Amino acid sequence: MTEKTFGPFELQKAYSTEPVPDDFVLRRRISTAMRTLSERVIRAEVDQATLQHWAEQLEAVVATVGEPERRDSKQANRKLFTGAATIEDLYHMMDFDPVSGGANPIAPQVTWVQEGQEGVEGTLRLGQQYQGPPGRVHGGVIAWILDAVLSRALHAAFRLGVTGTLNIRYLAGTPIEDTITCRARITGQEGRKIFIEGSIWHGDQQTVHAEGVWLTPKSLG
Ligand SMILES: CCCCCCCCCCCC(=O)SCCNC(=O)CCNC(=O)[C@H](O)C(C)(C)COP(=O)(O)OP(=O)(O)OC[C@H]1O[C@@H](n2cnc3c(N)ncnc32)[C@H](O)[C@@H]1OP(=O)(O)O
Repeated sequence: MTEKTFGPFELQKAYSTEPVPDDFVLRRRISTAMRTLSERVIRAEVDQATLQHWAEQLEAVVATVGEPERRDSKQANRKLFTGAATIEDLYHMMDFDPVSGGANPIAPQVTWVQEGQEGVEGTLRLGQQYQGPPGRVHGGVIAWILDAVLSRALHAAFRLGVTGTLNIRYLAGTPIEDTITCRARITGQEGRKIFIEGSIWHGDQQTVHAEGVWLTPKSLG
């Protein structure tokens, strides 16, 4: 049987509906364990001997992994634009995303509840490792997440671009260790410039407002 292949407009649907490739099932398990560990180790109140034991165990895992060869992600990108990307290629493009990729251990994991031309909405929970002021998410982490959420609104509308400018207004503290909601939508376009706005909410309270300009590459605009 010939392997199914995908182009740019099938990317998001295939990524959310096709079975997860076997190696990504394992990569996701590794990433989940690493994320859980990061959260639990921060501020853990344990004695010196326990810390020594953990340090040695983790150093042994790092030594086992070594410095493996890495796949060139540009190749998967090129295949996508000719409609020749396999599901494995799509996972290599999407699953290492630093904000919502399941196979990236530093990605906080946004659960997308809505994605379409009219905008996107996702939920997430940020642990201790993302704390800035006590009990609140670090402002830089908020900027990082909103950059990804506003970019997602661009992709959900089948457009491509890079962040040119991102302005953020912090309206109230955003809590760690609780569910928060992020939203974004395209508000306008002038030539290659696409205007996008977004927000973060804790329940009914808006804690952050963001607006920015994304630039479609000259080659596509
Ligand atoms: C498929 C799935 C894969 C999956 C891939 C997943 C990707 C996720 C991406 C997440 C988002 C990112 O992190 S993106 C990474 C962070 N961003 C970057 O690295 C971008 C770095 N900056 C650049 O490359 C460049 O400066 C650009 C592309 C932004 C602009 O360069 P340019 O295209 O040459 O722009 P230029 O011709 O001078 O100007 C065109 C018009 O835009 C305006 N303009 C120019 N720069 C800016 C700017 N920074 N902010 C606002 N507006 C600007 C000008 O005033 C002008 O307006 P007028 O006179 O026409 O009115």
